[in-house]
Amino acid sequence: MSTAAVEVTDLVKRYGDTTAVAGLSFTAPRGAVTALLGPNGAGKTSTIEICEGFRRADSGRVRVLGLDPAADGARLRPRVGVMPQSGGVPTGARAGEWLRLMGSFHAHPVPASLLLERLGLVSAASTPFRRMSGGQQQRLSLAAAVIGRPELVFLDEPTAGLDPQARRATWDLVAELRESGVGVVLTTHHMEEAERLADRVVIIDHGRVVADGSTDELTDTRQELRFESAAGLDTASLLAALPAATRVDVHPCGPGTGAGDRTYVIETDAPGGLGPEFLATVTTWCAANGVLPAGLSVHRRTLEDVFLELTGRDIRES
Ligand SMILES: Nc1ncnc2c1ncn2[C@@H]1O[C@H](COP(=O)(O)OP(=O)(O)OP(=O)(O)O)[C@@H](O)[C@H]1O
Repeated sequence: MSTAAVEVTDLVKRYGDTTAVAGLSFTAPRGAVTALLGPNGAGKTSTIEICEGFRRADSGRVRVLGLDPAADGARLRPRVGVMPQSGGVPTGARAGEWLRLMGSFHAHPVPASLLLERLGLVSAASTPFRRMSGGQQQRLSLAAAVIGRPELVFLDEPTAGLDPQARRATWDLVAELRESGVGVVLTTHHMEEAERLADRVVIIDHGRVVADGSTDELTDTRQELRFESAAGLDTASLLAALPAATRVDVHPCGPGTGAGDRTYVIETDAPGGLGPEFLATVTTWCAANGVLPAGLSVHRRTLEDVFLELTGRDIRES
């Protein structure tokens, strides 16, 4: 028996002239949370829908719990829960009825009443899907995905549009699924969510995997030094003061700090790395150049830093 919950190898999916998935490979383990991250249009939903058996691949190999979702749908359906991005619930369906119906397709469903309570849907139990708030619709779709006690769940942007309370309830549920040995494959645009939940992160761009590993592996142990200041600092002179193999990146920073409108990010591969001497060189250079390095800090890169580095800062039009 394959140990992976999902194995995708060289997957290709085209829509007319658009190649949405361009030779994508990744593995999602059982009993773990795998997060697929990527900018809009990267190919996440296409990939997940092929794994769910909702779409056909043009080429490549997909195995879900060791089976081919294109051919073994009937065997997979009782074992796999799906929360589609579109909700997947008929507009007239009422929450309670819908969950009971979904539960009736499974041998040992979670009681619908328990899920309604757990996900804050008791007061909406008799409301038709189209009249529910966006957050209620999301939660009902999540409840329907897990009611059959699946071995594996696919959650496509499970917390998009949820308020902080509902997001936390969703995170708790995902953590519990994982604790009980369920494999979870989710997509998200929230890096904090991926950092918090995922054992494994797969970053996708233009239909290909550009990074794959645990959050720790992706953010590695490399640190960076940041400070805020006005635009136009002489970074060439700063670099000249620092050891070779050092880089300075300059990004616009958020409003309201009063410190200037640029964040300066310094990384180094020099032996000794970002140690006390390196820091002293930076502050000495700042003093000599009349620069107050506001918010000067040494910190580890976040998943968002890595994500933006790999996928760029430009807005995607798709
Ligand atoms: N049914 C379709 N017909 C034509 N093009 C499609 C179809 N579905 C997706 N695409 C295109 O395929 C590409 C990948 O889309 P996909 O939805 O898989 O990306 P995504 O990473 O899930 O994006 P998002 O984060 O915005 O949900 C996009 O360019 C999209 O416009």
